[in-house]
Amino acid sequence: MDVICRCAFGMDTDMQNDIDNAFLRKSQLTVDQNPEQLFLIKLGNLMPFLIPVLTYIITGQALLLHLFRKVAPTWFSPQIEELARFWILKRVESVINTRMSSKSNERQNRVDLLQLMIDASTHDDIKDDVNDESMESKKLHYDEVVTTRSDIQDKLRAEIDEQEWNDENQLDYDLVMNMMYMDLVVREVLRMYPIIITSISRECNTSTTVCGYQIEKGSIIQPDILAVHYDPDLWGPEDPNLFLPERHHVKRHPMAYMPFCIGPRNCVGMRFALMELKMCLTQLLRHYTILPGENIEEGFKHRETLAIQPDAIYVKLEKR
Ligand code: HEM
Repeated sequence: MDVICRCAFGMDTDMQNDIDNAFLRKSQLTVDQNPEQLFLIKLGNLMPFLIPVLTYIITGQALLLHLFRKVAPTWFSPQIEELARFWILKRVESVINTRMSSKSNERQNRVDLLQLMIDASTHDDIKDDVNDESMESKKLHYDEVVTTRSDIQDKLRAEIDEQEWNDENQLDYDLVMNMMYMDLVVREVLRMYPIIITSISRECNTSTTVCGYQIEKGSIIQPDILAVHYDPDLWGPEDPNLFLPERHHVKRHPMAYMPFCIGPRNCVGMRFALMELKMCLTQLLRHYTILPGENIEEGFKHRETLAIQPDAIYVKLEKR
């Protein structure tokens, strides 16, 4: 979270050392959707033309609260907390405003994602053409803006230990990205637990027929990522329910694997996320052994809402 806040939003936070950090608390709340909101979000994915109305419903309650708070601050502030999403947005907006108002030479030393997006949205070539509809769409807007398998663990740790660590034992991009077995393991984790499974949709721009199904232009299509990732025809001959990193040695159908989805609007943070995951796992396994904890037989408890969220993972860590 600290890394994302720094790189994506240009904000310095210290959640790692402070579990009561306001950003951490508010971020937790944003992913903790209530069932009504979740229903509205899923509906919006299927019927994008409803998004303005649904947004109005979801934000309506926040605006009402905001209004009440303004009118009678002493009544409402203590009892009702500001909606998490708006709290975070407000802070991001203030960073954006500060950046926008600072002189370009002062901004040049910022190399984070936020600055790249601000630069893209304020680039002169784009600004000059804002009246041109085709160019308008190019402008970026704010709102766009394992049970413990010891064999696998040992193999992974052996690969980590045999790396050429520098004197300070520091991790770097090349080191983690060159670990082949690590790559297979992370791929397999994301095949079995693709994290984002329901909120991906595309609009069909040409009427077509796929496997005998007529799909009309304008239809909304949602891939069933779990069905694709567990399809024996795509992932066999070994049982797709087994965790087998080596299966990624075999060349598969280009659409068989989509944890970050596919196409020009796929996950913009994919490389960043993979690097973070690998760095985190490398550090963890260098210093600890992951062992089954009490209740391990209960498995990996998780909820599948908009993203797969872990509720409980029964493992313990032993210092090496
Ligand atoms: C393992 C971690 C992650 C997974 C599995 C994941 C997965 C996804 C998926 C499936 C999408 C939808 C893409 C589509 O509709 O085609 C997406 C979009 C996106 N992701 Fe990620 N993501 C991850 C981490 C990150 C990180 C770390 C960042 C930012 C640093 C990020 C930023 C974004 C953004 C901005 C979009 C929207 C892209 C667009 O609409 O053009 N993601 N992600």
